[in-house]
Amino acid sequence: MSTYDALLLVSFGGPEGPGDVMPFLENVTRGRGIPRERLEAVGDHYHLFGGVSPINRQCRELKAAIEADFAAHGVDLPVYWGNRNWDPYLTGTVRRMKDDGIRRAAAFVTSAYSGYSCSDQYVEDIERARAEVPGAPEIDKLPVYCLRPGFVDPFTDAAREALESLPEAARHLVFTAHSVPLSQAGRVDYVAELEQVAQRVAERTAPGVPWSLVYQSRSGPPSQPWLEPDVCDHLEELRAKGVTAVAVVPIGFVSDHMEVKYDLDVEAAERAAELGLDYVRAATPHTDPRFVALARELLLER
Ligand SMILES: CC1=C(CCC(=O)O)c2cc3nc(cc4[nH]c(cc5[nH]c(cc1n2)c(C)c5CCC(=O)O)c(CCC(=O)O)c4C)C(CCC(=O)O)=C3C
Ligand SMILES: [Fe+2]
Repeated sequence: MSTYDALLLVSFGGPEGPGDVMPFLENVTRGRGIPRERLEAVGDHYHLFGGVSPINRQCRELKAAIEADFAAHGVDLPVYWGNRNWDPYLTGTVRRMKDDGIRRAAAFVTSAYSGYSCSDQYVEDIERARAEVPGAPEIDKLPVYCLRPGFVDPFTDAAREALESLPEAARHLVFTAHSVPLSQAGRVDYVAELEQVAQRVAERTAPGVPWSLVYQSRSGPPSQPWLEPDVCDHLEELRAKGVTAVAVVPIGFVSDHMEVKYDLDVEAAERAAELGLDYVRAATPHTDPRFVALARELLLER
């Protein structure tokens, strides 16, 4: 049996000031054919929050929570953190791990699902970083964890809490996840997993309350088909069908990333207000102890 001598937390990365916004967006979209107007619109979302993405602070908090969980359970391993698209970049972190004598690390990724954007692209970027560091440690991505209780249970509690804050009549649960191009590798698995998570959360939260799975944060040119329906279009449809209150549950995200803070809390909330829908957004797992413990559980299972 082989053992790990470190945990590597791997995330997306995000800007930490106005000057970071454009270089960050260029890092993310290099070679991906995202229209310039879309980049500028997304830049504006970040500028609305002072050019600071919430994601890096959330990673620092998650890292500290994992370290505390390790200490409380006698797991004596260092925890490192590296991002795909912004400082601290994976390459620098991998170099530091090597300098510290790390030989083999398990990677816990802040994305719960299968598919290219959620999983394979993270592995590619880890491997690219390793290739830049002679003598880099081996790094194994821990398995996809979207169906684990540590991920599903915090969403179940959050969905119940959100639903309970709404008037009982004509309520609807709306699960959302990041859209991806229909042509994306692994898209079928991604959708199948989302459907299972939505189903599980819905049946445990409120059997009988109608629910749907929709998508958000579409990027790419209009000519390219992406997963639909879009959350804002769906709100309109629900209103037309007589729904008066929605609880939006962002099962596609582990914490309140910019897609949640802007695309849901600003854009979708405004759309709901225009439509006269009661709107509430459920919390994401972030540092819920059950979610934090997943990193340890997945590592010890290997
Ligand atoms: C499935 C998925 C997740 C969930 C899994 C996961 O969590 O990884 C996710 C997460 C995230 N995406 C993020 C940011 C961005 N994603 C973009 C663009 C894209 N995302 C895509 C998919 C996903 N993205 C795709 C198919 C594109 C098109 C370009 C390409 O094919 O790669 C762009 C470019 C501008 C735009 O067009 O939106 C930005 C700025 C941030 C950071 C947010 C913050 O700062 O808090 C996070 C967590
Ligand atoms: Fe994205």
